[in-house]
Amino acid sequence: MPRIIVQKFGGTSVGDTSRIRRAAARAVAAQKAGMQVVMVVSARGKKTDELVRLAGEFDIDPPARELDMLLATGEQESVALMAMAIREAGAEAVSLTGGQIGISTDDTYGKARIRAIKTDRLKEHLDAGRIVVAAGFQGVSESGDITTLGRGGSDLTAAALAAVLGAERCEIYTDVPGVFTVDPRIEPSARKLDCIGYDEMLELASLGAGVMHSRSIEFAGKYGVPVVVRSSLTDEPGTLIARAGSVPSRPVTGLALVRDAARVTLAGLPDRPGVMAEIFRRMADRAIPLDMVVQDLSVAGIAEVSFTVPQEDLAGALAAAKVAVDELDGAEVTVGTDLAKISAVGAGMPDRPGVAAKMFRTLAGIDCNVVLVTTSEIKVSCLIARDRADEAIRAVHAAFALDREESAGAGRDGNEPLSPAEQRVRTVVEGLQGMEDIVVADVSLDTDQARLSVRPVPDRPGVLADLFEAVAGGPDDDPSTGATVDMIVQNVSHAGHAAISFTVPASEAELAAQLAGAPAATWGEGEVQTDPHVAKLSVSGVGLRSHTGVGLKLFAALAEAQVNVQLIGTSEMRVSVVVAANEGERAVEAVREAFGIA
Ligand SMILES: Nc1ncnc2c1ncn2[C@@H]1O[C@H](COP(=O)(O)OP(=O)(O)O)[C@@H](O)[C@H]1O
Ligand SMILES: N[C@@H](CC(=O)OP(=O)(O)O)C(=O)O
Repeated sequence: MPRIIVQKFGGTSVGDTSRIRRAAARAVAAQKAGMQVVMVVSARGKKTDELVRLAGEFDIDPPARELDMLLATGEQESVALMAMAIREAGAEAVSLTGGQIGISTDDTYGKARIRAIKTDRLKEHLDAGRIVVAAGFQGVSESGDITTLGRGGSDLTAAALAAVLGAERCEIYTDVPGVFTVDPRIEPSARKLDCIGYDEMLELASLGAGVMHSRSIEFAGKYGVPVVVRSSLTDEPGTLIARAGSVPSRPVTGLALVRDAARVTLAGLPDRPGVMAEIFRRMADRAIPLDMVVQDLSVAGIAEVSFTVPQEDLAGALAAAKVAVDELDGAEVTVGTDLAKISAVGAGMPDRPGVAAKMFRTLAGIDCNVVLVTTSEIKVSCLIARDRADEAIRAVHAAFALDREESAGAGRDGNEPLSPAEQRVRTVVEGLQGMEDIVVADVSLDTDQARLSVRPVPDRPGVLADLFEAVAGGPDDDPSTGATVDMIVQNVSHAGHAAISFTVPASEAELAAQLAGAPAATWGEGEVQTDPHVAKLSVSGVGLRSHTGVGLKLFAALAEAQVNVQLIGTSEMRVSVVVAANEGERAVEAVREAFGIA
C-alpha cells in the first residue's frame, strides 16, 4: 500500500511566487521521502474576497450559480501555478479542478455539501509518480454545474480527499504555527497547543476560531483522519487534531470570538408545544443560521425565546421572527445589535464545575455585562457588547492562565480503542449515502436532573458570578461543598431584570437551592424556584449545528408529541432540551422515531 499524504495550503501560504515555490518544495520533499502527495490549494491571498467584490459591482445579490462559477476561478489559477512551480522544482505534477478530481456535491450553490468523490483519476496520477495539485473549495453538482463548498472550504476538500484516499495524515499549512489557545491576533500571549480533540476543535471552529473550517473537522472526526495544523513558513511540528482519548482533558483548552452577532428576542409567546418548531421553521425557510438559542422558563404561561444570528442575517431573521410571532399570537420582537459572543471550550469542563463561574467573575471584574448565556457540556458562551470583546477575551485568557505551558498530557498516538459513542458514529458513517450527510448517533434521556430558576436578578455585571460561585461552593469550586451545574441559560433582561435557569443532578437540587439562596436574598425580590425532577433529552452526533434541519426536526417531533420545551442548550455535537419529568419518555420516543434511531 502506498503511503499517501494530503497537504493543504491556504490563501496566505500561496500569496506570492516565493510562497508558491516554498509550498511546492514541501510537496516535493514529501514525495522524495517516499510519500504519494496530494496538494490542496486555495485561491491566492484575498483573491476570493476580490472576486466577491467584483461580482457586487454588477449585482448586489449576484445569481448563486454565476457567483460559484466566478469564485472557483481563484483556485483554478493557483493550482495551475503550483503545478508549474513543482515542475520547476524538478518533479512531475498535474493540476485538477474539483470536477476533474471527481468531487460531486449537491446543488446548494455557495455552500454545497459533498456527496461522493471518485478516486480513480487521482490514483492513476499518483501511481504514475505525479504530485496531484487539487483545487480546494469546489465541486460539481449532479447537473454538471460548478459549486463551491462555503468560505474557507479548502480545508474541507483536504479532509475529504484524505478520508477517501486513506491518507496517513492531512496537513493544513497556514500563516500560524498551529492552533492557539485563542486567535494570536487578539491575544499575543496565546499559546500554541500540541494537540486538541476533534470535539474541542469542532466547537472552537464553529464558535469563531477561524484557523480551520468547522465542516472539515466534522468530516475528519467522522472518518478518523488525523489532521496537523502547521506553519507554511517554518518547520515547527504544529498541532495534532486527534480523538479525545489521545489528548489531555483540560477544563479550558481555548477561547473563540464571534464579532458580528445580533440578538433577536420573541417575547410574549404562549407556553405550549410547537412554539420552537414554528420559529425554527420560519428561520429555515429563509436559510437563517441560528446560533445561540435560549429559551428560559415561562412566567404565568408566557414564554420568551432569544437567539443570535450573524449581523448580516439580522434583517432576514427579523422578518422571519415577525411572521412567527404573528402566527403564534406573540407580543413583540426585539433586537440587539453590536454584540459579540465569547466562548470557552474544554473537554475537561464537566469535571471542573467552576469554569462558568470563573468566566462570569472575570467578565464582572472588567465591568462587562453579559446579555445571554448558553452552555453545553464542553463550552460556555456569553453574549456581550462588541466594543468590549477584545478586552474580555484577554481577561478570560489570563484568568485561566492559558498562556502558561501545561503539564505533560496523555499519550497522543490516537490508537486507543473507540469509545461506545465513537463506535456508534462509525456504524452510522458506514451507512451514509452522501459523505457529508448528517450523523445523529444517539438520542438519550437523563431523568435524573433538577431545574432551578432564579428571578428576578438585577441586570448588572457580577450577578452571574455571585450566583455560580455560590452554587459551585466558592470561587475555588471545591467539589465537596458545591453542586455540579450542568446547563446554564440566561435570557435577555427586561426593565433591568433578568432570569437565570440551570440544571443540577436531582440529588443535588436541595443543596444547589440552598447555595443559590444566599446571593439571591441579596437581590431584593430574588427568588429561587426548584423543580426537583425534570428530564433532559439530548440528540447527539456530529456537526449538528451546521445542519439547520436538526433543530427543526427535533422541535417538530416534540410539538407533534405535545411535549413542552422548558430550556434549550445547543452545541456542535449536541442539542439538549429540558422537559417536564413526566413527559420525558414520550419525548424520547417521538424524537428517536423522527431521527430513525432504534
Ligand atoms: N485559535 C486559533 N489558533 C490559531 N489561529 C487562529 C485561531 N483563531 C483564529 N486564528 C486565525 O486564523 C488565521 C489562519 O486562518 P486563515 O486566514 O483562514 O488561513 P488560510 O489562508 O491559511 O486558510 C490565523 O492567521 C489566525 O489569526
Ligand atoms: N478561497 C476560498 C477557500 C478557502 O478555503 O480559502 P483559505 O484556505 O485561504 O481560507 C475562500 O477564501 O473562502
